Amino acid sequence: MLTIQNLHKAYQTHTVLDQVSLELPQGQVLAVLGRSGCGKTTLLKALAGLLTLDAGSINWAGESMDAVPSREREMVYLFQEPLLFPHLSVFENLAYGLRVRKEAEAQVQQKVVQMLQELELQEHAQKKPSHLSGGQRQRVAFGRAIIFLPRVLLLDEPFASLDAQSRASMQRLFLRLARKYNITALFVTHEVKEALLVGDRFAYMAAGKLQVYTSKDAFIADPQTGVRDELAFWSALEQQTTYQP
Ligand SMILES: Nc1ncnc2c1ncn2[C@@H]1O[C@H](COP(=O)(O)OP(=O)(O)OP(=O)(O)O)[C@@H](O)[C@H]1O
Repeated sequence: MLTIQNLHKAYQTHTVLDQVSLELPQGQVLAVLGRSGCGKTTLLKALAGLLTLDAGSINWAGESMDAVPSREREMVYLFQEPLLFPHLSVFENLAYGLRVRKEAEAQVQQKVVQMLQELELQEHAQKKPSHLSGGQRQRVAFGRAIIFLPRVLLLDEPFASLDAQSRASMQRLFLRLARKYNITALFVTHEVKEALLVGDRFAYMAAGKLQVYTSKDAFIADPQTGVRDELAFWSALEQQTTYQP
């Protein structure tokens, strides 16, 4: 269980995280919907240990993460733009985290080959990142983040730069692998449909405050999320465009 209590962060007089609390059971995905500038990235970076908080605590399985440095925290932040090692092949990018952890070579080989299959990137294993498409690069970054089974995966608009088709295929891939590897994740998105698709639980962030809902229905029903309006819009559009002979 990930337990976050009363996180607070301000830049001068500007409060960016305002008493943020949540509990997320292991293996669940929390979809966090919010507009630009509401503090979503700050929340994820705080969890990853990439910035210092003014107050609050972060616990994993009852253990405090507050004094644990970022590289030992195993709460991995996945950037919107995939950050890969440009001089390493896809295979070596995937193997990197396992090699740092000094896993036996046979295990590294076996895990990377399996991950290449999961990502459908077998034929690209020896390519450098610059020879991949944006969607393929994002898949490598995703695979590299989950291959060593981090405690929590922190996804910051991970598919925002992809075209609609690649985005849909990444969403399906994320859902399949999240279930298979029992991934605990915070998935931040601007997109209502994406939030509904990937989340087991739902939250809405505005002006540094995080509202966590007790159910999907409660998330949809809250007018501030804009979910109901957007669903109504798509439904109206569908009715308008339905072909009637
Ligand atoms: N280092 C910093 N110094 C001062 N203000 C900052 C700093 N980092 C972020 N902010 C401010 O904090 C607020 C929240 O930023 P954050 O990056 O968390 O937003 P966000 O919700 O992720 O937005 P977006 O969706 O546009 O990425 C913004 O108003 C931003 O300008």
